Amino acid sequence: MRASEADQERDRREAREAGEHPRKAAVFGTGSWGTAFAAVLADAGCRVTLWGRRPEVVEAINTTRRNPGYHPDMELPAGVRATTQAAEAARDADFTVLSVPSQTLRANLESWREMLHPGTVLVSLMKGVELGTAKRMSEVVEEVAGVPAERVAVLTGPNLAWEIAARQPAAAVAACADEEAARAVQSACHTPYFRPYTSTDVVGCELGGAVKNVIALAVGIADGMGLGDNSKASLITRGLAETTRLGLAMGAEAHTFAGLAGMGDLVATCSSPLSRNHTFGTNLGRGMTLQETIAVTKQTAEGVKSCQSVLDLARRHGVEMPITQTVVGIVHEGKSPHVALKELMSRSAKPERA
Ligand SMILES: NC(=O)c1ccc[n+]([C@@H]2O[C@H](COP(=O)([O-])OP(=O)(O)OC[C@H]3O[C@@H](n4cnc5c(N)ncnc54)[C@H](O)[C@@H]3O)[C@@H](O)[C@H]2O)c1
Ligand SMILES: O=P(O)(O)OC[C@H](O)CO
Repeated sequence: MRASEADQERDRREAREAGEHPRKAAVFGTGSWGTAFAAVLADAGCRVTLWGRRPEVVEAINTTRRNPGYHPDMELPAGVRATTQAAEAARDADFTVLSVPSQTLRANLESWREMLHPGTVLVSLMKGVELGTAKRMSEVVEEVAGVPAERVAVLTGPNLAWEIAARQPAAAVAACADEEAARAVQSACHTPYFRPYTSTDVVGCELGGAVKNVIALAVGIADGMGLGDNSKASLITRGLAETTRLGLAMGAEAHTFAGLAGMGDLVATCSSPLSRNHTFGTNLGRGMTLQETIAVTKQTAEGVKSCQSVLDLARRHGVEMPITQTVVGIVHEGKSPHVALKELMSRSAKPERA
């Protein structure tokens, strides 16, 4: 047993001996990340109830300990059970973890809000920005659930669900305006393979997660067009520059973008064939139409919709985001990747700065 495992086992034993109950987490969403993160929480010692809308998925999880559609090879720990009943999932939950597609959060949470356990910390795993309102997920949570920012946390970072499900080592950030709540989330999901840090920069952490999906679409498009590593590195670096520019205009801290929620997640997503956003972009770059690409995409690629709300945010804050604008042009305005690339490269020359 490694030192940290031994420490954690000792903490759990001491908690049991002190008569403390294991923490309870409700995870809403039995997709790729909701399922993998439920396993992380259980591995960290939480009792976990997963809410899923599809009875056959819930049934499979409870009877086979597997989620065949998303993680056929991962056996879920005994501490995870599933239900289709939101009230049952939410009951007594110290942590209420939200992992549905960003654009569905508002409607879902409206139907769950009466069931939330008083005092629960709501944790968003989502990496999108709401269309129309341009609100970040934590803002939607505060508004719909009617809870203060001090009880809304965000968990983000370079966390491709399949790698986490295989218990490969990774780090993350648990961010909340209230440092103590961030530490509680950190402790609830800290395992020998999953190492969360804390932050109070919720704005920066959420923007890092949402905008990297847009940049991953751009990098995927470049890959699909057959472009090489110089092009990719340029998109990643200038993508981080425009993310940071937006973040600073919105009150985020610069160092967040150099950390796990910024650079870390950007690099993982832009370089991995496991990334749905990267793959979506690659298909577009290879010449598939938007409709063809949507048809072959079985999971949520948040950047496809959120590129529009990120651009909306950029305009509201008077920030230039040329890569995001290019992605919106290709994905939503029918611009050919070749024309869009030419336009991106022919922008006026300027000094390098964030
Ligand atoms: N998969 C990853 O590697 C990963 C890692 C970190 C963060 N995230 C983020 O987590 C969030 C969830 O992603 P995911 O990978 O689990 O997506 P997914 O597509 O794998 O799963 C989405 C889940 O939501 C359900 N769903 C779809 N529409 C719904 C609706 N209208 N109401 C209720 N449920 C609905 C689906 O049935 C599925 O269970 C996204 O914001 C994503 O950016 C994903
Ligand atoms: O598969 P993607 O593109 O949604 O990316 C997954 C995670 O956000 C990586 O951290």
